Amino acid sequence: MIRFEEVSVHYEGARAPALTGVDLTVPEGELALLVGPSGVGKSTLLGTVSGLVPHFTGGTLRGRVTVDGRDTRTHRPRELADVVGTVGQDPLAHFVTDVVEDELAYGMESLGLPPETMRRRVEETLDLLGLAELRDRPIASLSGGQMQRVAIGSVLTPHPRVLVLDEPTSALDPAAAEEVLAVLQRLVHDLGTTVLMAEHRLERVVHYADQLVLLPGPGERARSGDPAELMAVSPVRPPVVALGGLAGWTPLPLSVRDARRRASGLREQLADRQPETEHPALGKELARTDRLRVRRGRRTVLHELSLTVRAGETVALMGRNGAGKSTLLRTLVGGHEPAGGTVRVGGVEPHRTPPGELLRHAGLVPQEPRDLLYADTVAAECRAADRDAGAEPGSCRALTAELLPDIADDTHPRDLSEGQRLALALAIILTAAPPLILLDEPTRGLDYAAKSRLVTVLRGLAARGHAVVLATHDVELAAESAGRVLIMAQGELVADGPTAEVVVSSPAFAPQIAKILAPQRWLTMPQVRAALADDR
Ligand SMILES: Nc1ncnc2c1ncn2[C@@H]1O[C@H](COP(=O)(O)OP(=O)(O)OP(=O)(O)O)[C@@H](O)[C@H]1O
Ligand SMILES: Nc1ncnc2c1ncn2[C@@H]1O[C@H](COP(=O)(O)OP(=O)(O)OP(=O)(O)O)[C@@H](O)[C@H]1O
Repeated sequence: MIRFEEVSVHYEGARAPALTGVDLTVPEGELALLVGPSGVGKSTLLGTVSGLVPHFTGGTLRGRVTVDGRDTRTHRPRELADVVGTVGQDPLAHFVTDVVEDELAYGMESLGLPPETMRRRVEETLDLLGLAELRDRPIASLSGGQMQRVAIGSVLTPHPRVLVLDEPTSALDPAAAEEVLAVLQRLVHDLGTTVLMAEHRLERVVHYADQLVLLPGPGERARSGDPAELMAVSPVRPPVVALGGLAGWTPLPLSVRDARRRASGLREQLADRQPETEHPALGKELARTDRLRVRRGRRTVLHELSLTVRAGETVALMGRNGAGKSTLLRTLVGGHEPAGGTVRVGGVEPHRTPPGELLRHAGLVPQEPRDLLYADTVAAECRAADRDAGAEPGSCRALTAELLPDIADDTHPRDLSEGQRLALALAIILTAAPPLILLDEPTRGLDYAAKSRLVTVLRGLAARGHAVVLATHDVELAAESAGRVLIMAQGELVADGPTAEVVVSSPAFAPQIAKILAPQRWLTMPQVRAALADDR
């Protein structure tokens, strides 16, 4: 259904091609999963299927990509729209209408489907993606995850024969991600839809894949094949695969269920050990809300929320899409005025404090990192960040490179890959290093290695007396980085406690290692690795 013949892409002005020597086939009715490190060219490869590369991005495409026999270089994206549905990494870039329901119908309208069919499919999709309550809402008023659901829904309604999805679950809560993947699998199995999908959170998707396409590193040839076999050589691996590798299981397990069946020996080996948990010494109070109430539009989205964050702690803020996580973080940096109750950050009221002064107390990396970037090049962005923070020249650049190597100085931030752009935004706030560091979903586009380097940087900051609050759906990141987890539901706090206590008991928020080794209380690969190393 999709065929690549010796495909390479070279963006204008770039030193090296973004993609080289891709030669592979995705047969009809298969789900192919595209994996590889941040910035390796996954979005570029997907773009060649929908025709966005090179028609909209510029650059030179060599070789040939065909979808259902149509050459994507001679067919413009519009001429492929009846076959290919695409969701990119940025849902905002995708929307053509203003209201949820209209957006779901738009693709079908442009293909001229009969009104009854359109009506039925809109209703189906609203239910399938949990959007029924939001049908009349302006898209601009949705949370990040709600937007991502609308973007996915709008490509499903025309029933395209090929779906091209770039990190489609990056903003979804764990339950929503499972639901979306189950829907995709049903399309593949029942309708013979062909899916090509890039994703970093392999723990969510790898067990759904019929075929894995691996881009191992910049300039290296793509490989494709059986998921378990390719995982053995892949530089990116979910915890379940990493655990299987450590324990020497073959074939490697891809799902928690596979791994649980094999884990009894490992459980015995670990039985008389305890995970090492750090108990950071907590310092002074850096932020406090007291019965905080925040309204957006006509809705109250935070209710009577009381919370204290102290120096030295790392807190993960979790909860369903639309629970109010981003609203809480933005309120802490003065983005929303409370409708009731109080909020204090470093002793000041954020909404009454000028931004420059507030940055001495708290800084936020927003869910859309682009909102933080203004300059024309990575280098200029970093120089400005050093200057604003009064930091040693070169600090921001060094931090960027520490999170993700191989980012070119002269690239325009707009042209960075998703993970590269996030690394830059993180580096800017981490350079300023205010006492309270707030990160909203800080892993989109980041590979496992980059995430674990981020965790190391955050640990260092917490040890030096900063506090970190991260809103995230990434249960693996929460388990690795946070000592305390807060769970929000409908604008209220419903759980607050040490990470192990809060997440282990929850089917939605437990990381893979916890599920595999339960009832033992291991959470992460580093913990298990350390315990086994002690044995030797
Ligand atoms: N329009 C463009 N012009 C110049 N360079 C670009 C452009 N788009 C992407 N690049 C570069 O091409 C490389 C591959 O980017 P791409 O977005 O395909 O990576 P990716 O594997 O999807 O990354 P991520 O996992 O972070 O989403 C990156 O180094 C990026 O900076
Ligand atoms: N202008 C508005 N009018 C009405 N409702 C709004 C408006 N802006 C946001 N909301 C709603 O407020 C709720 C909280 O949104 P918020 O972005 O804080 O959620 P979140 O927990 O960060 O979600 P996600 O996990 O999807 O990012 C959502 O239900 C959202 O639809």
